[in-house]
Amino acid sequence: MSDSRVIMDESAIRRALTRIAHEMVEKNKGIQGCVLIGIRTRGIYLAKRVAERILEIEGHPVAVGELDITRYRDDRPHIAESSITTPDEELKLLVKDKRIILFDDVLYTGRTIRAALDALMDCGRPQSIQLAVLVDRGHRELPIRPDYVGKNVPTSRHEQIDVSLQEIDDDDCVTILHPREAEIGR
Ligand SMILES: O=P(O)(O)OC[C@H]1O[C@H](OP(=O)(O)OP(=O)(O)O)[C@H](O)[C@@H]1O
Ligand SMILES: O=c1cc[nH]c(=O)[nH]1
Repeated sequence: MSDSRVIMDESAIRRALTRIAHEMVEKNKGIQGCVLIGIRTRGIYLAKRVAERILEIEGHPVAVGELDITRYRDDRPHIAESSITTPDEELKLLVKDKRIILFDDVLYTGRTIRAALDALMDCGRPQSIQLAVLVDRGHRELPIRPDYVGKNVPTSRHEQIDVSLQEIDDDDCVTILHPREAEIGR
């Protein structure tokens, strides 16, 4: 059992993604040569939503791709081969010489992003890679820093951040779960 509290509701997520879209256009002086790549699963929907905002802001579309990092993880050595997808030709074409903006829902230790960087490099040689996350909860174990953050959420290691998105969870919200005192250290 744990206590939970909503820290971003639908409108907070919407505003954060709109701000991130503006920051991307500003930082890249437009969106020419940029490709948004979402890490499966929720990163994909975040990338698609920001691409929609960029279309509204800039008046032209930005390419969106999907990245499966399963085979690159350092914490799940015995993944079934059938659950692994190889980088497809489309992704290889998307990455080469482009300014990649990677998307994930939560940034914690940084190990998912480390795996994503390896996966991207296997697809080709991008010009550069930037990182966007909806929530940065701290506790990095690797030297990884996001360029765009929806919300910085100071957390303890015992807590958990859950991101729900309409596309797969039927709801837009970010929740922090606190274990009850008695459960910590069990
Ligand atoms: O910075 P890290 O310590 O790597 O943590 C962040 C990752 O953890 C979650 O994925 P998870 O591995 O739980 O898989 P899921 O997205 O399939 O739930 C989340 O979606 C991030 O990708
Ligand atoms: O709290 C956390 C940590 C890693 N990944 C999540 O989705 N939430």
